Amino acid sequence: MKNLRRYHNTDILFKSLTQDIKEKMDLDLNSLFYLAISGGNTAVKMFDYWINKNLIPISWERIRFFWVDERCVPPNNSESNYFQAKKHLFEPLNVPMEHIFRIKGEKNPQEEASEYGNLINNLVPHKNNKPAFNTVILGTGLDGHTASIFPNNLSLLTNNDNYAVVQHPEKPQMRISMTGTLILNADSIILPIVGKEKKDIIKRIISDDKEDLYLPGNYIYKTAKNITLYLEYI
Ligand SMILES: O=C1O[C@H](COP(=O)(O)O)[C@@H](O)[C@H](O)[C@H]1O
Repeated sequence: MKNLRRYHNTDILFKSLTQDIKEKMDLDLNSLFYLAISGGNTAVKMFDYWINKNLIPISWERIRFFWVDERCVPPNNSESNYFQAKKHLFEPLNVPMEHIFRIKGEKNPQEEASEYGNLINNLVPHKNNKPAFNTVILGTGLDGHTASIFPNNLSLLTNNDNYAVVQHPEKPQMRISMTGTLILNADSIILPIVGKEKKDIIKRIISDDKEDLYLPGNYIYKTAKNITLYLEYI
């Protein structure tokens, strides 16, 4: 199912997203919940909401945390998606290290993309002969990138590997990103888009204009069978 939900306030948006995650977790109370998280400002806002404002009871101990993408920097670098999650979510919640499966941004990117893809193959339950996360939480940048799939690197959308290496289009920074193929195999995809500055990109992500169909966020939205967009400022 494709859902578009609109909110006037970030807290209400995150409350609704959290309630949806809880409902998905409640579908099978006896199994682990395989969750892939993103980085960036939206993820940090969501973590801060969970720590400081959330009242919905989430069984954090059932969640196994993985990443949608990582910047190729050491884990103590403020650019690291793992570092931000550790600071804003795992430390406050006391999440055991055994529940956290980070992408090692300090390692050789090609080797790590392949090793992390293998790790996911071994740990995450399969559907369609591929790992299928219970939920993948994406983000999107002002340029319409999602995960670390940028508009100049569309081959990552259909790449059959689980993870691939990509260079940021404007910086020398390398990234490791989940491919579109793995994202689309998830049971559910969640995409929160918050902040006034994202107003225009929201329109392009849901638009049917030919030129927007080549935006990674638009492709994922149009191709996914089970995706919910949580939108502010539309
Ligand atoms: O670089 C990244 O950007 C996107 C969007 O981040 P935001 O700061 O605009 O919320 C994020 O989803 C991705 O994980 C991250 O590496």
